[in-house]
Amino acid sequence: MMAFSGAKEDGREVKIYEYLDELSTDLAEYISELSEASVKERGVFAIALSGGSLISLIRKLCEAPYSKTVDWSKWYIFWVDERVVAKNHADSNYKLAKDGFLSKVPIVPSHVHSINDTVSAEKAAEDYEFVIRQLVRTRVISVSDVSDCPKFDLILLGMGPDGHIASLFPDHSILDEKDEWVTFVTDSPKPPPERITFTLPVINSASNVAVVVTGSSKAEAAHLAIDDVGPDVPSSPAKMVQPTKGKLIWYLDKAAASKLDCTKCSE
Ligand SMILES: O=C1O[C@H](COP(=O)(O)O)[C@@H](O)[C@H](O)[C@H]1O
Repeated sequence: MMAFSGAKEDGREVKIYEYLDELSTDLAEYISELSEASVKERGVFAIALSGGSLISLIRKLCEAPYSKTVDWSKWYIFWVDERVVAKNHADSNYKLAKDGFLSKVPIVPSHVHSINDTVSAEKAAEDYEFVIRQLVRTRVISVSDVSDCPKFDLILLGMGPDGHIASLFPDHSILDEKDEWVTFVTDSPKPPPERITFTLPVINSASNVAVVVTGSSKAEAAHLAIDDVGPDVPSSPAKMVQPTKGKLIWYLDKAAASKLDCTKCSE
């Protein structure tokens, strides 16, 4: 049973689960419902994945009923962030998703848009933005109503214990990036150092964003990102996830939610 589900005053939803299995089941249901709605409305579903713990948490999508009911042929896959390593490297977010998810469902190989792993981080970011621009032009990816940004149907994020999302780390200058859709870092505090990442304007232009967070090591970062903690606190990239028009849902297990001030949520 879900331990808690509530909405904050600004419309964000926070869902807290006693067991990881329930979280995974609900997450699979949520993703399949969004996929169905998007395919109905636009004929396609453009989803951007993160790496890390998220991939094992979407594992239920590979099982019945979703393995059969989801219209996989309409899915287009992107990465919110990627480490600039070879696709078969243990640190590759592509490899993680391929092994744990993509190889288990019938997604069309040409719909899987991973980065160019043979060039520098700067060039990989530039190339990836170019690919996304082409797909915005053909409306495989929708476009924001309020800017020229791509509007992904769903962006799935994880969060690190330091509050980083995608490869946007606390106090890093790329948190201020307003013009680029995809940018790069060569000094990531979490290895490997070279990465590409969607920028905040792209993340915040999505129709739907889900931040999926588990484990007690992330409890403090979840509290800083979700609760109203005032200005004098450490920088939190996760708190900067504020979709302009889209919907934001936090999926947490009890350990990650253990420091939340849930009295400010209405059930
Ligand atoms: O380095 C990364 O970390 C975050 C968080 O990972 P997690 O294992 O703590 O969930 C992840 O979302 C991101 O995609 C990845 O590149």
